[in-house]
Amino acid sequence: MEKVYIFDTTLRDGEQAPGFSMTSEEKLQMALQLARLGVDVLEAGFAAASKGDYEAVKLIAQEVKGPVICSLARALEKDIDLAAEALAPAERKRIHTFIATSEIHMRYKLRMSPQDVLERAKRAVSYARRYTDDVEFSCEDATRSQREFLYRVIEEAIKAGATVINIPDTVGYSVPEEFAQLIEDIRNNVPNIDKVIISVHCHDDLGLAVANSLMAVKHGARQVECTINGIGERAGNAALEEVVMALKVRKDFFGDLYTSINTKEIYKTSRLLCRITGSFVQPNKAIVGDNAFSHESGIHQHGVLSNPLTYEIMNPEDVGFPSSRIILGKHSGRHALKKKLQQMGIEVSEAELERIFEKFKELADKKKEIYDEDLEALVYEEVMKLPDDQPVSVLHYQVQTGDKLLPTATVVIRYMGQERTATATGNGPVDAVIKAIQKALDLDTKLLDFSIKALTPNTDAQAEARLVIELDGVRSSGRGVDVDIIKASVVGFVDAVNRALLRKSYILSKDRIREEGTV
Ligand SMILES: CC(=O)SCCNC(=O)CCNC(=O)[C@H](O)C(C)(C)COP(=O)(O)OP(=O)(O)OC[C@H]1O[C@@H](n2cnc3c(N)ncnc32)[C@H](O)[C@@H]1OP(=O)(O)O
Ligand SMILES: CC(C)C(=O)C(=O)O
Repeated sequence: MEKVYIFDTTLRDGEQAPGFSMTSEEKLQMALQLARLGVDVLEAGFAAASKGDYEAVKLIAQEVKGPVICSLARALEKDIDLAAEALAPAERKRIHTFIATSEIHMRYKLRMSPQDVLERAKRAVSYARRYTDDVEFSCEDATRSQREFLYRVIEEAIKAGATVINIPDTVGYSVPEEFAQLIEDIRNNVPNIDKVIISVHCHDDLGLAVANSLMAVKHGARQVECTINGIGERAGNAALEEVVMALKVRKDFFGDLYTSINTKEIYKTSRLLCRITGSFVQPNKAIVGDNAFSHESGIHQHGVLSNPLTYEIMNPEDVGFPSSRIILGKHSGRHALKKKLQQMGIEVSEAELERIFEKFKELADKKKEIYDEDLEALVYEEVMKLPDDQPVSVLHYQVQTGDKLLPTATVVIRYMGQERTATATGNGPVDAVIKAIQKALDLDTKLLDFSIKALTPNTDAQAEARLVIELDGVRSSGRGVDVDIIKASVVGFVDAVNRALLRKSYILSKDRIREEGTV
């Protein structure tokens, strides 16, 4: 049996996608779950990118036990110093340094000659080795690099002390057969390549990230860099859940390879990321999408009832997908609620359960049946909400609308401890109320995306509003849920604004928010 190491980069490359940035606390929450999932290496960030990223890497290095904690660093001593400093508290640490090796990147981006890039790569690796004996080197844009030069850079990086050599398909340009051949060629042409682990890092610009990663594994790569739900720069990275389950389900094809991932934690991890980022996967997403194990058509249903294997190539429970149905309503108690949450992949403390239970009973008095989506919304509100002393809160709002009325909203908000009132009109009641809040805030908030949907198919359903905003160049998403669509929109908008303000100010923990009072 040979192990394939899973290097998770949800918190670094994943976070590079617009709308996916997370606060340090959210990153820590995610990192703790990734450790429970069993990832081998957790790339916690890029310490030199910002004070916030540095602090997040440090916090994760302090708090998260199990995986090797890693930070990315350019091939620059100052980046490597910051990575090492942030990683210092980790039990096991890795510095991941990189430089581009393709002609186009060297000429136009780095403005360096190939010889200079080679020297820089050597220096960066040996410099990083002063801090740790676990150093990964990546040749950015490897798939568009000139072969002989690529071999040479890898050879020198190994001589300088790299222990993992990563081959990124940075722009998602490669196709599976070609990528497999590249791995073969590197194995056959680079001296001492067998002394290091070959890693791959594939992007999904052509929808081939997972296929390329798997073919690389088939041809000798033993580390795969991937992200939960496949998030990442542009079209994203290889989805961890897809890579891991393909290796597990298709042992007949891949041979005796295994990963240390506890697959039963996959669904829970995916949903946690969705709740944190406010960005949900499409229903038909492999492994973790709502429809991944659903059967709608009669012939399929008949087949599955006779034998699930007729239409299911894996057991939903193997990825922690909730399967059995407990119907929750106003007569349900804490045991059923807790069981249901566990089936949905949500672990809560006793204190959190109490808070959710109270809200659940309130909702159950208004609704006949509480669906999974309702519960998920409650958890988001109660467990994942921002600290109480948020920069912005809505104290009161009033909206007038009707078929012969211009929708008009008046809001009273508190911002930085100060009460402000504003009135605005809009194309509809939601437009009016959001405009009134924007006016009262007097900040540069742009609404980039807005959607509202009923969580369940009834007129008493809760409405879920999802918004993406940009505040002074910082993107963030927010979510609000209520039986009243205007309130859901108000809550979602204010949630997005508070998250943007927190990110913008690098406020790192609830304690610091309390110390500083406001942002
Ligand atoms: C393929 C990838 O995913 S790589 C990782 C991408 N992730 C990120 O870029 C997120 C974090 N990045 C950042 O926060 C910023 O880019 C910083 C803080 C790292 C640098 O910011 P700035 O100093 O303002 O530089 P800027 O981003 O504009 O340009 C990048 C600089 O790094 C240089 N550079 C790029 N890659 C490397 C590298 N691997 N090694 C050394 N230098 C590099 C560029 O040539 C450019 O140098 P220049 O400023 O001398 O022209
Ligand atoms: C830094 C490297 C690994 C990267 O993210 C890429 O090339 O996409």
